[in-house]
This record gives sequence, C-alpha cells and structure tokens, in this order.
Amino acid sequence: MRISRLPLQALPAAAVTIGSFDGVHLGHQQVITRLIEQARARNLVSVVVTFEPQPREFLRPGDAPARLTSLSDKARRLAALGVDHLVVLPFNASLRGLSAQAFVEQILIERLNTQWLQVGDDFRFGADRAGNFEFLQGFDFEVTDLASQCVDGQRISSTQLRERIGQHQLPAVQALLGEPYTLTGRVIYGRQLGRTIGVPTANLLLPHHRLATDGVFAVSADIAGRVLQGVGNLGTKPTVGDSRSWLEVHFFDFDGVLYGQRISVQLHKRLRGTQTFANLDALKIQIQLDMQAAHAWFAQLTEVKRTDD
Ligand SMILES: Cc1cc2nc3c(=O)[nH]c(=O)nc-3n(C[C@H](O)[C@H](O)[C@H](O)COP(=O)(O)O)c2cc1C
Ligand SMILES: Nc1ncnc2c1ncn2[C@@H]1O[C@H](COP(=O)(O)OP(=O)(O)O)[C@@H](O)[C@H]1O
Repeated sequence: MRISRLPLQALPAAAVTIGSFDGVHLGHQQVITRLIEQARARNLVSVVVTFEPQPREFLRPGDAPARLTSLSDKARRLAALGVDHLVVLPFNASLRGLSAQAFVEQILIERLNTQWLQVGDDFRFGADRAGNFEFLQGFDFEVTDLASQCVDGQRISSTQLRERIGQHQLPAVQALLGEPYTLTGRVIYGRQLGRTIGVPTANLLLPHHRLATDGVFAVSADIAGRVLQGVGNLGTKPTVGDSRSWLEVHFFDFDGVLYGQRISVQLHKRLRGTQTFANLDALKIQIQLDMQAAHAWFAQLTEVKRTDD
C-alpha cells in the first residue's frame, strides 16, 4: 500500500472512500472491502482518504475523543485489507475553511481523479459540514452510500469501541475489531532502568493523542514469526516522573535486542491501573506479581481452548 499526502499530480482513475476510520472496526472493514471489490471490478485504484490529526482533534483539541488507532495502526490494518493507496490529508485551518464544492473539485476530482466514491450514510464534509450524500450526487462520478453495520441491533461505531475499551471489555472490543486491540510503535532507548531491576522492557513511545485506556495488561506480540507473551504498562510512568504516553513491555522467555524494531503489541487482559510507587524496589515487587497474574491468565486461556477442542 502506498501512503502519501495529497498527490501533486492527478492519480490514475480511482475508487475512493473518505473518513477517520478510527479503530478500523468491522463497520469500517465492510466499507473498505466493498471499495476494493468495486475498484477491482472497474479497473480503478482503491484509495482511502483520511485526516491527520482527525478533524475533531484539530477543531476541539481540549475535548477531542481519545484515539483508538494511531496513523501507523490505521495504515497497518488498511494495508492488510488490500487498499492500494492511503492519502493522509493534514487537517489544518485551510482544509477546515475549504467549501464542500472546492473539496470535491480540488481534491476529489483534480488530484484523486475520483470515478467512484463511497461514503457512510452519515457522512458530512466541507466547511460547516455542508457537504453530504445528496450534494455529492451533483458531480461527474458515481457515488454510493452504505448503511452502518450493526451487531445485536447496535451500530458499530468508534464511540461504542471507546466506551468498551474504557470499561476494559477487551473480548467485546476484539469481537468488534476482528483482532485484539493492538498498538504499534518503534522500540526506543529508555533510561535502561528495566534491566537493573531484572525486568527489561521494550519502550514504545506513543503519539501524543489521548489514549482510550491505560494500565497494566497481559500482552502478546509477534516478533520475527514467534508469538511472545508478556506484561506491559500502557500510559505514563509516574514512579519515575514521566508523564508522556508509553507502552512498556516485558516479554516472557525472551532475551534479545528489539531496539529500532517496529512492533505491534496486542492487549488481552487488563490486570490493574498504573500506580505511583515509593521506589523502584516496590515497583519491582509489583511487576513480579503482574507477571504471575499474566502467566495465570494465559494458562487459563490455554485451558479453555483445550476444553473447547
Ligand atoms: C508490567 C509492568 C507494570 C508497570 N507498572 C508501573 C506502574 O504501575 N507505575 C509506574 O510508574 N511504572 C510502572 N512500570 C514501569 C515503567 O513502565 C518502566 O518500565 C520503568 O519505569 C523503567 O523505565 P525505563 O524503561 O525507562 O528504564 C511498569 C512496567 C511493567 C513492565
Ligand atoms: N524479555 C525482554 N522483554 C523486553 N525487552 C527485552 C527483553 N530482553 C531483552 N530486551 C531488550 O532490552 C531492552 C530493554 O532494556 P531496559 O533495561 O528496560 O532498557 P530501556 O530503558 O532502554 O528500555 C529492550 O528494548 C530490548 O531490546
């Protein structure tokens, strides 16, 4: 999948869909699958247009909703679905001020060469959200809308996912996403304190969006084809006075170098909230308990699977 900002030259003829796609949940996946089918049937390039930051993060920075997927996780999931090209539009003052008419002419037609466009049934765009499905029908491309997908009569939405993640309902979240809730990042150097307390942790510095959850989790990751289980702290590190957002993971039965690698960490079970400890020794004792709890959780999972078979 190609990832770019708005191309300066017109793309080859494209089938396009536009949205924030936060979470890339089953509803989003239905939209994307249909986009790809239609692109193939019409010999068009499949293009997803998204915004970074998301419009609400730019418009209401103080109270924008927490972010479910960073751009990097969004891209990973869209690529896996088979999208040809992800166009990331920087949402800024000039994009905000663009009228619906100018958005269609300058972006959809001139740059993206849109032949077929698919939008959700509640899609609004352009200054003051004046553009909608009816408006889009007045142009020289085909436009279709798609009704929201429901599970148990409830519309699948990023809002519903945010609520469930906030309530630590990770199995329900996994069912709505089609995969465990996953965070991706590059492993960077920390203060190298982890190894001094016998718990080396791979540090992923996360983008500074508000996180949908935090705390200590049983986690897993696929590292070079081997699935590693472990335990991770998502959020700040109050004990060492660090208020940035991190995902710090200690993997069981692993002793290798991860610095510089981009890894995707799956969150399976929330074990507790992040706490402030009096010192690193107290933290170390708690981490040993967290490791036991995570081991126990993975063991009962294996037990449940064995009973199912
Ligand atoms: C399972 C686990 C749980 C943790 N829980 C907390 C916590 O509750 N509070 C905290 O301040 N740090 C917690 N940490 C520690 C920090 O995330 C970090 O690993 C530690 O401060 C060492 O930092 P360093 O990687 O920069 O050396 C936890 C780490 C792990 C692996
Ligand atoms: N079991 C393990 N889990 C996580 N990282 C490990 C493990 N074993 C070795 N490492 C390596 O050690 C590094 C973490 O060591 P640590 O002392 O916590 O230093 P830092 O503060 O730089 O993260 C990881 O980035 C990884 O390269």
